[in-house]
Amino acid sequence: MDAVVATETIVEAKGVTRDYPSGGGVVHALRGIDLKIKPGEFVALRGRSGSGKTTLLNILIGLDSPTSGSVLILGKNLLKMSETERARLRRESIGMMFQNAHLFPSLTALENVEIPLRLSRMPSAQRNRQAIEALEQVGLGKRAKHRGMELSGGEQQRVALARALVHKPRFIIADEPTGNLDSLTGRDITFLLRDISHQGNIGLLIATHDPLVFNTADRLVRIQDGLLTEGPLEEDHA
Ligand SMILES: Nc1ncnc2c1ncn2[C@@H]1O[C@H](COP(=O)(O)OP(=O)(O)OP(=O)(O)O)[C@@H](O)[C@H]1O
Repeated sequence: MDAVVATETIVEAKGVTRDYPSGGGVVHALRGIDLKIKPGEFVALRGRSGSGKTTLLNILIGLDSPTSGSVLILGKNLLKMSETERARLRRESIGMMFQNAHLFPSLTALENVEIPLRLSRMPSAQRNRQAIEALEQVGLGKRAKHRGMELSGGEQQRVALARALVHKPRFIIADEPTGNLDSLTGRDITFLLRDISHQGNIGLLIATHDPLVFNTADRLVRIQDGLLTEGPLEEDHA
């Protein structure tokens, strides 16, 4: 059994706080977050604008550090790693998606998906094989040679998902991945993310305002005033 499965937890945040200095005072953006995500678990994160979602996502992937508390990814404490080690962990074990696909419009779908593998200097034959496999996983095998600018918004988001998957990550983090899509296309992407997470045993955390995403997720966590609560609230205006 590999070390990843043995940990049984993809992400574990304990007592995470994050303070920002602001105008001579302090903003307590996160006030003690505890969160665990298991392999194959799809968790939706919901919260009003300014509630701390982006701050939390950045801390969970080691792009920002908590003021106090700890974050373990695949059993490794992010705070005890060097910046180089954190960058390597992100490159090898974490896939990221955003509201915009951020493709290079003049590169083909395949070339866009290959970018992370180029950065890790993978030999071209293997790179090509893995990128095609990732495009097939998102149903875009036949669009591999199309340029980014020739693809629809939904197809571009699928390419972004293929790019997030191409390294075979254990954890995918997505910030409003359906935010720019019409509802039908958003549904396709949501179901695809869910199936990929469940079938590939990948931990998935999506920050979202999209009701379909939080109704599809295995678990809904809600961030309010820098604290997490689990499940839907009676009165929910987020
Ligand atoms: N670099 C910073 N310096 C000072 N305050 C910050 C900084 N980044 C975030 N904040 C504050 O921390 C709080 C949480 O911000 P954050 O961006 O995490 O919220 P969010 O839930 O992602 O919002 P949105 O949905 O609008 O993206 C807000 O009050 C914000 O103003």
